[in-house]
Amino acid sequence: MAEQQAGDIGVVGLGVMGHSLALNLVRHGYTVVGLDLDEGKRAQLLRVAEGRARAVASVLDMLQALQSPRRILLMVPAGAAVDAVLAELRPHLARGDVVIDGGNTRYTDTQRRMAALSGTGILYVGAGISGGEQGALLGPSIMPGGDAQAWPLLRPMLQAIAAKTADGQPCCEWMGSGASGHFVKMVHNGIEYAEMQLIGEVYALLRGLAGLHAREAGQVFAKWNRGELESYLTQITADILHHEDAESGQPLVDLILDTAEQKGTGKWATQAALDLGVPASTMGEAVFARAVSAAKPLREQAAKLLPGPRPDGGQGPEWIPRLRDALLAARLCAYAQGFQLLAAGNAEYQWGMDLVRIASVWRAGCIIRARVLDDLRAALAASPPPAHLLLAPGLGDMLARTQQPLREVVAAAVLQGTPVPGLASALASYDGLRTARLPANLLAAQRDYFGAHRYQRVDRAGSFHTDWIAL
Ligand SMILES: NC(=O)C1=CN([C@@H]2O[C@H](COP(=O)(O)OP(=O)(O)OC[C@H]3O[C@@H](n4cnc5c(N)ncnc54)[C@H](OP(=O)(O)O)[C@@H]3O)[C@@H](O)[C@H]2O)C=CC1
Ligand SMILES: O=C(CO)[C@H](O)[C@H](O)COP(=O)(O)O
Repeated sequence: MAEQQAGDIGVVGLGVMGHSLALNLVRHGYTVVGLDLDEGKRAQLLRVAEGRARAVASVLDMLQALQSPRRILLMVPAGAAVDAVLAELRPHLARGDVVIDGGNTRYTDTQRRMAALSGTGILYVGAGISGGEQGALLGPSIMPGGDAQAWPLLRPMLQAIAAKTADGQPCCEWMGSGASGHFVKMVHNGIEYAEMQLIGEVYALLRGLAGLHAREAGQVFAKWNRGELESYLTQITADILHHEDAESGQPLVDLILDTAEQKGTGKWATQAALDLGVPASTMGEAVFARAVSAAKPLREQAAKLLPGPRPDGGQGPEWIPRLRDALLAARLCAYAQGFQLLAAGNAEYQWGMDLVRIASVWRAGCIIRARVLDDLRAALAASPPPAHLLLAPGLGDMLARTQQPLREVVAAAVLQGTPVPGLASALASYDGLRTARLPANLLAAQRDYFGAHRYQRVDRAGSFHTDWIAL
């Protein structure tokens, strides 16, 4: 970058995501001023950006190097680090400057920070960014929301670096006001958790029910990825299952400890679903399944003590088509739960979100990109939109075809003792939706029995209480 040329954007935090986004911006002709306290990370940016970026070690140096109004992208860990950087920036910012938090921030933190900046004229944007290191470098999905005045200042830049769909649309659109951008990314990650859990369970059944070797299971996922199940997560699963450990020649997946960590976004999505009364059970089960996975010593102890059947892989490859259909049915249920959560968040906070736009920006660049998103997007765009995604004609047809295999797969897994909380919860959410009369009548009676909470009747209007004990 020429010595005197003012920077177009500052990037705070040159870690995995900040470094890659900075290079993506440089590749699209923007001048970047990167800030990191680590000299090595600054040097790495300068080396790779080949003179088209500047690297600084202080907020003041960054702000002085930027053109006005200043655009500053925070790519630091969510939580205290964002507050720390904002506290440093705040005294030096002017009206019209734009701060974008591009991390996986909890949306309630974004609401708090926006409230603190309200009236200052500083424009605050919470932008979900998905795609991991490669996506950030080559084209992520970007979900910005917040102060709408910031959008014209960000739009050309963010849409330039975003992924493009097959029809050339950038996977970056304005999500709405307030913390909508971070809410959308949180739900994205909730779906990501659900989808990873579903794939994990189907993988376990390909091995423990159909009796396949890891590499054979990888071939099955690769084949599925050429059809309706095409998705980024299906594709990387195939790649992972083909990978052999260089030393032992064994499938690397067999040598990886079976504990999955989590940073919080799936939990927050589930908490939001609980708060908003949305039955996002498959997301929730995915979070709980990671907690079960983390209790490895306890599971090893219990494996020796608790009776039950054990999978032996003896039922053969004829299960493969049913497993494919089961994964498709459960995937549709999980995405439908996610969109129901988005609709509930939007209704609660009045962010002005557009579900079709959200489905559009998830079509490329992000971790949950999948062929079914085209169907979901078409369903959401219908006029009038369906009361629930699973009621949309196109999706209903897919479910009509795949719900029975999902049922058979869940039954087989239960009978052979393979835990399938994701698949089973997806099926339960489907059956719950299509059950016109649930046993909640009995629950209502129980509540009235022990707490005089009253109930409604099917045969007349009003609220009723029965003196159950006297009866
Ligand atoms: N990794 C991924 O695949 C994805 C990550 N995200 C989100 O993006 C954000 C960044 O993630 P990622 O790049 O992976 O994280 P990294 O840990 O790789 O990078 C974070 C950077 O922030 C810097 N930093 C930390 N605290 C401060 C501070 N107080 N002031 C200034 N700089 C600070 C760190 O500096 P140093 O360590 O040198 O002190 C580091 O360079 C997170 O919110 C994450 O959840 C979103 C999508 C995908
Ligand atoms: O946002 C992401 C992908 O979309 C990040 O990779 C995130 O870290 C994933 O969540 P977790 O670490 O909890 O699995």
